[in-house]
Amino acid sequence: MPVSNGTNGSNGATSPRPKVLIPEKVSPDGLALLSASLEVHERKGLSPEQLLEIIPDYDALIVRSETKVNAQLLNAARRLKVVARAGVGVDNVDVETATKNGIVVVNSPSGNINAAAEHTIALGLTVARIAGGLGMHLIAYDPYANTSLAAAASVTLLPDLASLLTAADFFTIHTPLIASTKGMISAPELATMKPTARILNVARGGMIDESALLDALNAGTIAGAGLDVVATPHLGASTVEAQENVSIDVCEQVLSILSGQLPRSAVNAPLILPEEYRTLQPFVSLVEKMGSLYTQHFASGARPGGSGNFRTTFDLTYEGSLASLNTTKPLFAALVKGILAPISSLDGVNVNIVNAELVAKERGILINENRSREDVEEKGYTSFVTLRARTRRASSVPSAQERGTLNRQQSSVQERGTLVRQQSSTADVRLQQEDQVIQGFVSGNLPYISRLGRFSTNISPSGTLLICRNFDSCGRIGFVGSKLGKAGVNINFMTVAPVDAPAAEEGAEVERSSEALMILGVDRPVEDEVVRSLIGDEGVLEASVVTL
Ligand SMILES: NC(=O)c1ccc[n+]([C@@H]2O[C@H](COP(=O)([O-])OP(=O)(O)OC[C@H]3O[C@@H](n4cnc5c(N)ncnc54)[C@H](O)[C@@H]3O)[C@@H](O)[C@H]2O)c1
Ligand SMILES: O=C(O)[C@H](O)COP(=O)(O)O
Repeated sequence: MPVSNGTNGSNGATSPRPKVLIPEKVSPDGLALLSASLEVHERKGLSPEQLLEIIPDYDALIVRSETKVNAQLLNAARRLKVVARAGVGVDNVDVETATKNGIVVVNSPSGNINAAAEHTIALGLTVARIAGGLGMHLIAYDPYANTSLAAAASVTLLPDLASLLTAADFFTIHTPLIASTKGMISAPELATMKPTARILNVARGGMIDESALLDALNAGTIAGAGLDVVATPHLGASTVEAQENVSIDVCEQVLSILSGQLPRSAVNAPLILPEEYRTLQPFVSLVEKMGSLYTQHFASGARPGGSGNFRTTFDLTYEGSLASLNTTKPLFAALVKGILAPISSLDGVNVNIVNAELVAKERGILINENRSREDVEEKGYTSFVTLRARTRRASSVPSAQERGTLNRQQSSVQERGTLVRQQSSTADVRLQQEDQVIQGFVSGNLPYISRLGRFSTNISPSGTLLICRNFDSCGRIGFVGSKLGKAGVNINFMTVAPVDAPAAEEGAEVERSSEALMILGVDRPVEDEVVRSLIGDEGVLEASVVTL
């Protein structure tokens, strides 16, 4: 699931239904959609301190422009999956911190814009009449505007703000309040405007330096101004229709996110088409399990290819229909989550499409996504995913920060891992250099693993698995079975994975090609002591326990 971890809370809390907090006046039309599946708490008039105190309980927060959703609030919001802004501007939300914490920020980009536009005209009407009515010639400056859309709306785009300022008779601002627009109209800009010009702002305070504007008005260097918030209360969006629109828009998105679906207007997540998302969904689960299997099986400190060798460079290759999708961000996120979840608390942060790239970067993990054109039909499935963990290239020396992160990750693996090996040998050294490969596919919406290391298999990655590498000779299965039986571990299923034919061709020595993997589904985690007792001449070469 890309945007939510689907749980109702990390503190073992009681509510079976996710909780949503609405500390401002939001139209009941949208809120009515929530009450069937969520606990809806409307709490107007909270102080920032009160909000901070109660926010850890909530899964969703719906605000307008008054609530300051700052870093302190977001960092305290341990369960929060979504901040929904019932309106357009998100300048009251610290989107960067939300992104870091994997919290989706959604808004309603068009729910109230008609009302705001009408309000602009209402404010400007008097001055517009004085200037001779509304038959205006429209000119604009917008560095990101689509020129053909502008032409279709009969708007002439000018190359810079300076040209617009000198040419405009009525100047109206419709930008978001962001670093590049803050104070964009101050004394120097006002000084270039016509003395007959009027300035309108129904967007946000902050874009115009209001004291410079007052000076210009008093000095008569511009003729007039109409400002929402100053001339009128902040009511550009306050029509019944606009409030219904934005409320329904964001409440629908809150429901989507809390049920693991994608929002349609996320400010900090990629836009993914619903049909693409449907194709991706079963692979999200597969790739997360592949990542988790990688860490638990391969990246143990006690195993050849493991100790001091938690790999951080991965190739993720998509074959078949997956290869033609526009975005595979949910798969990237699932891999980061899968790799890290077994070895890190992630400080309670949910890894998802919002923050996966940041989390990977912070931990020095590099994932190359590749799309293969190879025809997979002959393999009997429409899509395959291959995860390949590579050794670091000699040239890519980890930074001090990365080394710190890796050391912590490795020691964490050593503490938790139950992977054990029999003895060190030259074959071990070779294993340390080899790519570690996991391949999987989806059938009937369920994930399967078809290759693990050099071995070919067909297992469902779920529950607890004991994975043993052994010489493919008599007595090994009986040996393991009897040790587990004595330890009271029940075996649900068992399968033997032979060396994968292409892997053998890749040059495995004769000795190693006579090995196999014995994979047992067991009913409980196997104690380290029991795992160690499986290793030996009569038993297996190495063993790992993974829980998926
Ligand atoms: N008063 C109200 O009740 C009310 C209602 C709705 C929207 N708003 C506010 O109005 C503003 C615009 O809303 P919108 O829906 O039109 O947003 P929008 O995102 O559709 O349009 C913003 C435009 O600003 C342009 N832009 C960004 N940086 C710029 C820059 N440095 N110089 C010039 N142009 C730049 C963008 O390219 C974009 O076209 C927002 O601040 C929003 O919060 C206020
Ligand atoms: O950005 C917006 O949508 C408007 O400024 C409306 O803000 P409000 O919902 O707080 O009135």
